[in-house]
Amino acid sequence: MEDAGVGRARRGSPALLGRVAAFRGLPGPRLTLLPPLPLLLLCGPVLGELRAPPEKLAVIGAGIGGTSASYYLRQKFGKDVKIHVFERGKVGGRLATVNVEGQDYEAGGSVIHPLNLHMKRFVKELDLSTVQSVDGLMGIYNGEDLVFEESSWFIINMIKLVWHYGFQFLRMHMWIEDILDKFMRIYRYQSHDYSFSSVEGLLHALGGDEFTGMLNRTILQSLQKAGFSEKFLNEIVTPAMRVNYGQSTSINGFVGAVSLSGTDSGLWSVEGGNKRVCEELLQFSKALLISGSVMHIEEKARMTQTGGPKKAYEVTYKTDSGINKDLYDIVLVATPLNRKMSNITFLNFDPPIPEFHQYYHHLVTTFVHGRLNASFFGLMATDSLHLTDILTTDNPNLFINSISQVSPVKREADLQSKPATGSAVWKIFSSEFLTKEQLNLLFASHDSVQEKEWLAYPHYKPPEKCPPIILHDRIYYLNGIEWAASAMEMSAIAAHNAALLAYHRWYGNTEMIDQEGLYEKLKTEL
Ligand SMILES: Cc1cc2nc3c(=O)[nH]c(=O)nc-3n(C[C@H](O)[C@H](O)[C@H](O)COP(=O)(O)OP(=O)(O)OC[C@H]3O[C@@H](n4cnc5c(N)ncnc54)[C@H](O)[C@@H]3O)c2cc1C
Ligand SMILES: CC(C)=CCC/C(C)=C/CC/C(C)=C/CSC[C@H](N)C(=O)O
Repeated sequence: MEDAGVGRARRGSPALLGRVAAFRGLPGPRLTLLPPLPLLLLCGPVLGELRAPPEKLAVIGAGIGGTSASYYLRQKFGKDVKIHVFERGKVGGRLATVNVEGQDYEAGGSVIHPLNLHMKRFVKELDLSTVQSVDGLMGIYNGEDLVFEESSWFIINMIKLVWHYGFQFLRMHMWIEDILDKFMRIYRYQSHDYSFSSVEGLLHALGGDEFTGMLNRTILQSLQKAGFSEKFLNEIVTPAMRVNYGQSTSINGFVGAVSLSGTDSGLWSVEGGNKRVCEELLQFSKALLISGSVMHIEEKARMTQTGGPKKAYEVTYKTDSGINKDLYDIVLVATPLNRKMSNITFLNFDPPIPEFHQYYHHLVTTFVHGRLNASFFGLMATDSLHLTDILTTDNPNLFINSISQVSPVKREADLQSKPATGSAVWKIFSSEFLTKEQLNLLFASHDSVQEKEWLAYPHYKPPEKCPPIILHDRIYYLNGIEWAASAMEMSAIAAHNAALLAYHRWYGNTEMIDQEGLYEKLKTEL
């Protein structure tokens, strides 16, 4: 990420691993060259393709998955195809801000990893500015005491870390680095236009049986097998799972690794809010946004101009002005398919498209402007609390997952210079709404309180079977990838994959789907 035009903000997540990278004298996360942008963004399919291009494509959902899908569909299918994006709520979906005393703060997806190359490409292409996360000071609270507190002195911190956990931080860093190295192969595959027809197939192409196996084990089992101590798992790994996914170390190993990579340094976000990426992607891809809720999808035969029958999908949707229908050649579903989150039915398909009863985790984000109560965290009431992020261990008596000081999404209002001990805006993750009594316990004093409720991400319970990508001949589902791991970049990867898959299946390019041995094949093609 270039430094020019980059602001800094408190992010509400501790850079546990980043500090270790610095300790090792490592440069932190590597910057891998993004493959050159395809030059054919607005061109049609290449010569020699016999089948006529599709006329109209539908994308359901204008979160990061749906909007990046419309970007990649435009890139692949060319300038003439009509792309309609349906959205029943706000563009951005789970990328959303809340307003606290006149400033906007990230309430959903907030931090982006420096090696998330799709997100990086988008901000560059869309000419958006980025904000670097400021590494604050992290503490771990077990419900009685702070079992670990960071110091602002680098050397003291390192001594503390080694004293408490030996060299396990270093080993953890190397473990994550190895997984990220393999994960990065997706960018090369996608830049060469390769696609996958299942999430498991995609993961296997990246890291073989090791990656698919991670879906069947908990992160706890993976790390225990790798020899990490109980203390390290309880005091470091568990809090990282709680702050990022609101769950315990019983989540699958792959999402666990993604969660740990979310404690790296160098995280960033988009100035003005991450949802800006979605808004701009929609414009850039010249898609038509339809503000309405898709109710059902049905396969229909329609007549072409030459008189022959052609199969299409009829999408029925509800807008403020009533119920409408339209026909599409290809449909991409970019929202979790369950009753609570999208409520889309597939009518008269034979065999029927299965219903997904997958449980999404309930999470509440509470924003409070106030001053923390040191005594709640086991300190003297008069002690000054210098921490900016307090994570928690697995204790049933605890009513919060984490509490972190945050900055507004607009750079000019950055609170960086404000001391952590004073009044600040704090973001709390909890599984339920906090009561007045609980807020009074957490804060010595506070004024405004804003809350937002989410069905945030899958409730992970390995062994995990990801839902299919191909729901029907030309209906594709993006959000199955969330069952491997839910993150902005994962949705963008799924979107690029679905656009490539839809394109290759439309034109019959079977050699571009589920190719075996891609890593070896592309290693020699520089
Ligand atoms: C609190 C929280 C914190 C997070 N933090 C991070 C983070 O720091 N970093 C990170 O990378 N990820 C984070 N995530 C995860 C990330 O936000 C999601 O993985 C990602 O935004 C999912 O995007 P999506 O487009 O796939 O789905 P969504 O954003 O859910 O988009 C789906 C869209 O479809 C619309 N829709 C649903 N049904 C219909 C219908 N019938 N008709 C029309 N429209 C419909 C919805 O309104 C929605 O806008 C976080 C998530 C939450 C909730
Ligand atoms: C997909 C890869 C390789 C990396 C993504 C790493 C990443 C940014 C993980 C974070 C995932 C997540 C769901 C975080 C939620 S909370 C984030 C933050 N702590 C906050 O306070 O909002």
